[in-house]
Amino acid sequence: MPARVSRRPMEDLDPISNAIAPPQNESPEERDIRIQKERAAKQVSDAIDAELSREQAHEKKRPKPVKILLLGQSESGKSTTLKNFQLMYEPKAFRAERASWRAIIQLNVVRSIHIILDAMARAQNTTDRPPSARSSMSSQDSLRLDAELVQLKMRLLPLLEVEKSLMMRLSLPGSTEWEPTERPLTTSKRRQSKEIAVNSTVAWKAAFTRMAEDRQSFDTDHLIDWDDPEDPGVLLHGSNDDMKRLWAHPTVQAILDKQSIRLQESAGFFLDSLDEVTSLRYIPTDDHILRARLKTLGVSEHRMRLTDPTGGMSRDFRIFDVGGTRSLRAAWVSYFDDMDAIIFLAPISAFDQVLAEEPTVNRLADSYKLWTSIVSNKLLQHTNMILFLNKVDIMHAKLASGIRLSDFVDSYGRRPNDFDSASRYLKKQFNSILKQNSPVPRIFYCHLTNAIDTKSTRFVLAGIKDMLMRFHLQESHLIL
Ligand SMILES: Nc1nc2c(ncn2[C@@H]2O[C@H](COP(=O)(O)OP(=O)(O)OP(=O)(O)O)[C@@H](O)[C@H]2O)c(=O)[nH]1
Ligand SMILES: [Mg+2]
Repeated sequence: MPARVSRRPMEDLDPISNAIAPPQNESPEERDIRIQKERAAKQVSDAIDAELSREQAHEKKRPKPVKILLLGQSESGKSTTLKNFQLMYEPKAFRAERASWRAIIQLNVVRSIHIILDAMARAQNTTDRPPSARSSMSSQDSLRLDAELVQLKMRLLPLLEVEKSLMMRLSLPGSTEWEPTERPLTTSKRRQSKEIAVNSTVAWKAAFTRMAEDRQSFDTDHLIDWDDPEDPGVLLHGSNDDMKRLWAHPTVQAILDKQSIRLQESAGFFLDSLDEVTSLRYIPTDDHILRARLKTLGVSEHRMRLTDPTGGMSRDFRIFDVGGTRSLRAAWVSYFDDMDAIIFLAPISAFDQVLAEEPTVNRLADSYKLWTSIVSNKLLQHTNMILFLNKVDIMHAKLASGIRLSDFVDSYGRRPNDFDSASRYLKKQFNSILKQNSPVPRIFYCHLTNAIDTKSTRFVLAGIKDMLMRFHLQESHLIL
């Protein structure tokens, strides 16, 4: 006997079927109306589907953005290179941030004064000790401060409060951190001091720019709140003469020299531009913004649309800027996938310095090691490599002042201590590391750069942009 199939009552259907099932006891008229409505709804739904697939097809055709990752040790010039890109391709947006950079430059100035005052205190401490105690200490630091210097020191002490308040203002929750770092000094001497480091590029800038609704226009003049009682501009202006006298004082120069502190070469140095930087209603120039120092903590992505001047073709570019301190390098790897090019910065002038975070490690040796690990990384074996042997201006000055490369790099041997020989030698070293670690041939360019010189950097970056655009187009099979 066949099994009896009973019709399941509606309530037994699953909830979705239940919800879309036709009503029970529907009359023929109601059924016709329902079917008409369902047809109309389907037409709308089909039209939406068609629009979605058209958009998806268009999205697929749209070329992928060109991605560039900036790598290199801390203070190698990554963020400065990014600033150059922004200045070239988004000058309006770059200049709209002048108000924020003004605060960083003020902080850089005060920090340099802080370093000098600390050096003076060390010199004074050593001099004030009895000769027996002095000889067991770094007696070479001792130098007596004359009455003028003691007065200058007293008058400049309030600037340390300005430094504190600027740092507090920058330290928006989650955007910045106080980083205890050391000055990048020679291998033999190091000094502890604090540097502000920034996590998010957006939040800290907002702290120094007037709210959008307050803006009369996008002129920098309107973006700076000149009446802000917390603005250190007036105090800095009033201290200008004292700062200049301090910096020019022969005893101060001797103290810095004895303690191997070379402020002129250090990041965020503005003591030779005090008249400009401390003028009332000071607005930073492009050049000053490039020289301003603000350490990067996290990874920040910058998007810009660049045009190929010959073909008129536009491409989206994404540039990733990372923090270069040793403890931050592990985070780089997650960005290795899918990069079109790496711009690796090696500051060649740092051959006689040690890492701030690891005082036993020579900075040039660290750059070699880092470069080796980048070029040998499997994820990057097809990635175009662009090497910037950066800070050539400091390298020139250093070699000319008599500091010998061979005293820090044994293998340099008896080669001449001039810029051409030294840079040629270093170029060869980096090149051979790349060759030894590149099983698959890849595009490699090496440039000697000065990232604070906008003119020469503009030229190099334009070449890189054009090369990447062409390469990217070929990759996308848009041209052959
Ligand atoms: N003289 C000179 N200074 C440079 C050059 N490139 C960068 N600088 C300065 O060096 C300092 C450090 O540069 P940044 O771009 O902040 O270094 P970074 O690689 O981003 O450092 P992190 O964010 O700590 O990883 C800044 O004050 C720059 O103005 C250069 O070629 N010559
Ligand atoms: Mg940086």
